[in-house]
Amino acid sequence: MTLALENVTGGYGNLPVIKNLSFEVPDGQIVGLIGLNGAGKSTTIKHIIGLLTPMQGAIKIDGQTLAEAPEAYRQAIAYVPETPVLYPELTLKEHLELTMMAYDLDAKTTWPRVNEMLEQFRLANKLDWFPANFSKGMKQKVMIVAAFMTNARLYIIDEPFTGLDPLAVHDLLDLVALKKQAGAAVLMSTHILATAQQYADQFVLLNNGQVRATGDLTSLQTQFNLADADLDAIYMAMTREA
Ligand SMILES: Nc1ncnc2c1ncn2[C@@H]1O[C@H](COP(=O)(O)OP(=O)(O)OP(=O)(O)O)[C@@H](O)[C@H]1O
Repeated sequence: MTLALENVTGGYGNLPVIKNLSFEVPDGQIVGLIGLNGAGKSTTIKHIIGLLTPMQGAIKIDGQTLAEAPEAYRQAIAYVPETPVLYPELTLKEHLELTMMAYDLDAKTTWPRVNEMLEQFRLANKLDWFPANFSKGMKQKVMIVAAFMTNARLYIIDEPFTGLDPLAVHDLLDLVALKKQAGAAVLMSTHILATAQQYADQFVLLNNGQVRATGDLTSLQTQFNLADADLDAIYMAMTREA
């Protein structure tokens, strides 16, 4: 089991935003984290990557929390944030070298893989440019290349489809599929339900900071008593509940 959330309550200051969350992201599976604006998707991700500490409950990767095994926990995760985080004074090449250092990657064997991805995302001729000045989609691509060069066991991608052009979405989904085939776990938060339905093996539906339902599409159809419904119809049904 790669990632497990066990009764996690957390938020900012003393105010709980996510309440008693439990779900798992197994090896070799893509899990879609689905919810309305403000449902708590980004807050959940911030707890998983260790930017926030749970008030209650535990988050474990391979059975260990961040506090129990900080280095192993951090190295297991590659994260693509919703808003790209880039250093204004570093070139694209320097950003990629920094990631290699952070993940203890061997530069000689990693660069060929990185160059392939840079070609794919049409960034290969921009190694000496400063990504802080790139367009939003190009910045996102830098974060994707940095995340997918690693040998992480768990990929966390926050709203991957909103700033990317259709070609880049396609390329990203290809990368995700390769990591999944190699046995990695993937957690993807998104509003693009048709794509989520097509690619995710399981879903976690968040509503007001709580898990409303988890499972594959068939299981959600049963839980919402909506035979043959697509994810969009199930999502709409959830929004009408509260
Ligand atoms: N830094 C913060 N300080 C205090 N409250 C915050 C902070 N960030 C988010 N929140 C609150 O936490 C709740 C959940 O927000 P979160 O960003 O996790 O939602 P989300 O599901 O990712 O939404 P979206 O789809 O809009 O990105 C919201 O009520 C929001 O106001």
